[in-house]
Amino acid sequence: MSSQLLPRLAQEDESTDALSGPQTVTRQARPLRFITCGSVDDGKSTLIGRLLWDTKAVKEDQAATLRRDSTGQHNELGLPDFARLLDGLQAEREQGITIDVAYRYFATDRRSFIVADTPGHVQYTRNMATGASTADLAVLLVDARAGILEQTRRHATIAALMGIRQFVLAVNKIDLAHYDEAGFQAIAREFREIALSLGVRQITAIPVSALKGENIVLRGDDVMPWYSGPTLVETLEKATQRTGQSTGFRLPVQRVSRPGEGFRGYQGTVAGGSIKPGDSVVVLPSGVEANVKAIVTYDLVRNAAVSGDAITLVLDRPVDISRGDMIAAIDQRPQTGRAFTARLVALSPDGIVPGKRYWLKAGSRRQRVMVRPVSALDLATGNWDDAAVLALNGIGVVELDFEEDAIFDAYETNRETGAFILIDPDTLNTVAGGMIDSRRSRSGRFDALPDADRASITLPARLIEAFLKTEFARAHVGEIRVTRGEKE
Ligand SMILES: Nc1nc2c(ncn2[C@@H]2O[C@H](COP(=O)(O)OP(=O)(O)OP(=O)(O)O)[C@@H](O)[C@H]2O)c(=O)[nH]1
Repeated sequence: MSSQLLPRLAQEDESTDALSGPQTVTRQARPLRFITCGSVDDGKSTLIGRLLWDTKAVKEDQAATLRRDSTGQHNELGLPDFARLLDGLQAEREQGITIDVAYRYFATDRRSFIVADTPGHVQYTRNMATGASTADLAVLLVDARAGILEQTRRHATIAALMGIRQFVLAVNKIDLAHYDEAGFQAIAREFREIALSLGVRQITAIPVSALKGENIVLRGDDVMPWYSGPTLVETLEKATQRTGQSTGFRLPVQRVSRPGEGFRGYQGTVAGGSIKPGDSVVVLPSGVEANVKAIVTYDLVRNAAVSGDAITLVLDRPVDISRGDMIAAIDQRPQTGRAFTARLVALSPDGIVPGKRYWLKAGSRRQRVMVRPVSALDLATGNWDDAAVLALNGIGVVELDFEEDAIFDAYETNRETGAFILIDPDTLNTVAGGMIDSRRSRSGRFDALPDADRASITLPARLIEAFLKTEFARAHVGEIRVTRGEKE
């Protein structure tokens, strides 16, 4: 096959250019976050170790130990066993020091990185879910000799579920596959199809030897003259960062404060965008418009507030607002309506019964809703099959019908105002968690999403965590370990 084909495999259409196309790269303030996924022995630890080693993120004492310990000892090539760089974590664990997930930091001249490291056999942990929910990119490893495995498909599916939209396929141990170009191409092609079916369009496939350090940080031109695409590090340097919220200002009202005559403030935590005195806002669902007079936190009067701030908002005119209402940017409003489509993970043994009424809780709002499953994801095949019920742990697309107006953003644009839970009104148990896709017209049938979009579902970390703890996930996804989440 011609060497020209390779870069095209990695970037067959325009949409992949963000990963591998020529760009001016400047060092960015926020590190790029990524996770690595692979089957046992595919070489994750070696790959991360290699990244740290070749970007000189390894401390001198660690490096000396590695050189001393491992000459010819740990592998047949006489190279250091880079996976040992991660052993510190293991040792700390064995000593009982609580380290839940290791976030490894390293940097190049152009960018800094954080890789969520879950060493050993533990792949589908709550840690991974937590790591993946904030990751910008997933590096999926396969063994060049084995190619794509069922496991690879599952890894890719979970990563896509967690909202990751950029995949790097590291076809590792290419040295053991005689640097075979045709084999690499076939694996890359197969992977590309899987990724596309999950709605992931930014895909770069790279033939690498983690052990020998080929196409990780340094190029492997001597042994793979046929590969002219980017190295792993170049790809990471050019990857885009994902943003959690792209909506305007959102304040779900948790409490109306009336400490004395004449003062009325609306309290809550900003769930999107920013606000300053003088800004125009709309109160939903009433649609009344007003301007911000003041922003107060504790005793302080502030001149601005951003997402995550707990504030009391004072408006310039009296407005009838109660708990559960939303104050939003006047020019970037959330969607208001009685019918929405959403994706659900069913967490109750009863599953989700069509036509049953549930309580839907989103932020401080609680509303009655009727739920009708439309389709369900088969995790083994990645197919979305028509479904009238959603069994326990099922992931599905559903229609929601409310008795009164509901206010949401699409989860893809705002993870706070687009997420909800369902509560069984009889037992008061949480029976599902979900993400809003879009509003739909009530009379109309479900507007089928294009296949790729339908597959590219994104779940909040806590739902995936709940899902991963179930027997179903144990059987289908792999070993589960529950630990605390990430701390920064
Ligand atoms: N020849 C060769 N061997 C490699 C390469 N990458 C990793 N290995 C070897 O493959 C074995 C497994 O590598 P690890 O890095 O421990 O694999 P892992 O995926 O982290 O494995 P687990 O931690 O068990 O999940 C080790 O003996 C490595 O030296 C490579 O590119 N080429």
